[in-house]
Amino acid sequence: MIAVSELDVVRGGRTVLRQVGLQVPEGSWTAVIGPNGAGKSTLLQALVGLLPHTGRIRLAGREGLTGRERARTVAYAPQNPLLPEDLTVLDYTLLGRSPYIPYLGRERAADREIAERALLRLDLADFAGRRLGRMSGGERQRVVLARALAQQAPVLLLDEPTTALDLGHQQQVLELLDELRRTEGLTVLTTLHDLGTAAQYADTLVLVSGGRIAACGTPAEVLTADLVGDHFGAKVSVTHGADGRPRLALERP
Ligand SMILES: Nc1ncnc2c1ncn2[C@@H]1O[C@H](COP(=O)(O)OP(=O)(O)OP(=O)(O)O)[C@@H](O)[C@H]1O
Repeated sequence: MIAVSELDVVRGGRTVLRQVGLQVPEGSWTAVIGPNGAGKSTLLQALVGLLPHTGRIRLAGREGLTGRERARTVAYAPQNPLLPEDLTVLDYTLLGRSPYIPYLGRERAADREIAERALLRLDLADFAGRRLGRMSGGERQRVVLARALAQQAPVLLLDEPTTALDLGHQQQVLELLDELRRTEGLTVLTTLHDLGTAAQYADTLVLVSGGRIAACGTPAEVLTADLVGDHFGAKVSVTHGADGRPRLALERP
């Protein structure tokens, strides 16, 4: 569903991604992990066409999509979006329907239903009329996810989708993404700082370090004490649950 080869991205005169290659199968969940400044957000921004790059990016088997085609293929939720304070939650969520609304046209009843359903799924139905400037950080993060879901694209690119969420809402969002992947075949690509969460939910982990892909494989293959030590400078112990997925615990150095 996503195929990247020989991707280079230069930011501020510096090559921050170098020769990145990546294959993300349809219906899978891939988590991009790595230390601060490694290039994770840059990778997502390049995939969604927000950054100039060299190399090849194919989405749903196609290269060089127009803006509208890309918006129907990939929904992207950035890590720190700038939100218009005066817009209501419902109107912001409806922006996810823009790729389907004709030029100079208005949204249809079906678009409103899709937006309202996305709000319901993210526990935001009671906030529909509230202005974004009057929402908490976690509520705003859920509204951004609601807009991405309302876009009904087959690929979701989510940059740290749960950082501002309390534990219950983190679990709700992660389970929702997993359900969408399993039942509707959505392809999910997220960056995740929480390695424990990445280990629990993703099929594949891509470890980005210093602008390169340092490791790629199942959570058990990538989350070894050695790799975590080498790339994050953290001392961890790793055990494995009955499902074979790794469980990490920080150890005092
Ligand atoms: N607008 C920018 N202009 C120049 N350099 C940038 C810009 N944004 C990011 N960078 C640099 O690009 C590199 C990769 O940044 P990026 O945001 O992709 O890292 P990240 O892995 O997502 O980090 P974090 O875990 O801290 O979110 C960093 O060295 C960063 O300083």
